[in-house]
Amino acid sequence: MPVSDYDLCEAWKHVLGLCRVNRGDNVTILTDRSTHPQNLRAATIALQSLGAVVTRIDLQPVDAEKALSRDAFGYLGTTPLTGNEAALAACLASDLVVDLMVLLFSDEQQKILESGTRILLAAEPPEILVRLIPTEVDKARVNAAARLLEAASRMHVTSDAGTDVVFSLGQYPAVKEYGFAEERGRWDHWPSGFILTWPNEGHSNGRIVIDRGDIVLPLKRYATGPITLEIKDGYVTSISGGTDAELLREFMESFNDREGYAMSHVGWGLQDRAKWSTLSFYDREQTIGMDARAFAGNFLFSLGPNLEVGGTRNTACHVDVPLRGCSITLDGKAIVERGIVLNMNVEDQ
Ligand SMILES: O=c1ccc(O)c[nH]1
Repeated sequence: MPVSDYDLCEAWKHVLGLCRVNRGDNVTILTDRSTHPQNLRAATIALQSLGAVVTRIDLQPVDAEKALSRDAFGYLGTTPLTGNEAALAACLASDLVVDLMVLLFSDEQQKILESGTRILLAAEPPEILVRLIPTEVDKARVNAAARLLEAASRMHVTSDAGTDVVFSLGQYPAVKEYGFAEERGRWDHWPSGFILTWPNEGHSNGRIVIDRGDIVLPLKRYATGPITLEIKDGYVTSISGGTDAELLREFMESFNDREGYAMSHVGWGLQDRAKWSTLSFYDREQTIGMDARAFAGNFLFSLGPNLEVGGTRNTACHVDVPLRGCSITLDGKAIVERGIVLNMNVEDQ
């Protein structure tokens, strides 16, 4: 259902408060043609009501001649900030950047974060933002999961559909997505509510079966039949199945880049308010699919870049696939059982 301007402003004030926006803070809002106008209006009003000094920079789209879709995650790497020294300077001079256009997986995003500027990404439509508004409870759950993940050296994922894959861990930190950026140099995505990390480079081996009903992003399709990925030494070596597999293969082949077949992040969903079915209620271009990435109990794996954790793999090809019904263990300890998140000791901070 649509959201009133008042309710959306209140939601933005809540989240920007969690981002610790203070009176006098410099905040730059980045927009492009995909930006939802009501989000821009609400974010601007909310920021000014908190006393922030607001700058809005509207950026021109790029890569139209290369991308197969208009989805923000359909072609990564270069962004409208690439080579835009004026806009980058404004971001570097800001305490917070509100990204309404998706900088994710870009060198520019890393430069901005390394300067100490915080980034809050928010590219979903207003009603999804309001339904999945982040809370301190979300943060506590994600932090508890991060403690488990960062202490682990081995993730084993299995499913009745045939997934049986092992990831060695430890080379990279956990990335916590709970929906607000409150610490210096931190990035987060509203909406979210999931935990992820990258496997040690070259140490992912086994098979992943994308089962009927699992979602393939950015294709935004519910698979109608199994897609089997063989993974060896950190790379997908084969993709087999029916039409869905052919579509995924063609999408990935279009980048002509072996690095697009590398394992990217792995983790699991923790957001009870996010739903696997949400994508079925939207036209594909109305959403970037964050319910799919965040629904509690998913096993979310992805292929392609590793810039977010200091890697150098900046391939433009990025695939996110949240699977249902998987079981995840960390060093033999059950964390998710057939798509159900087992209790975590959230209390101890
Ligand atoms: O929030 C996000 C969105 C996409 C992605 O691949 C990771 N995290």
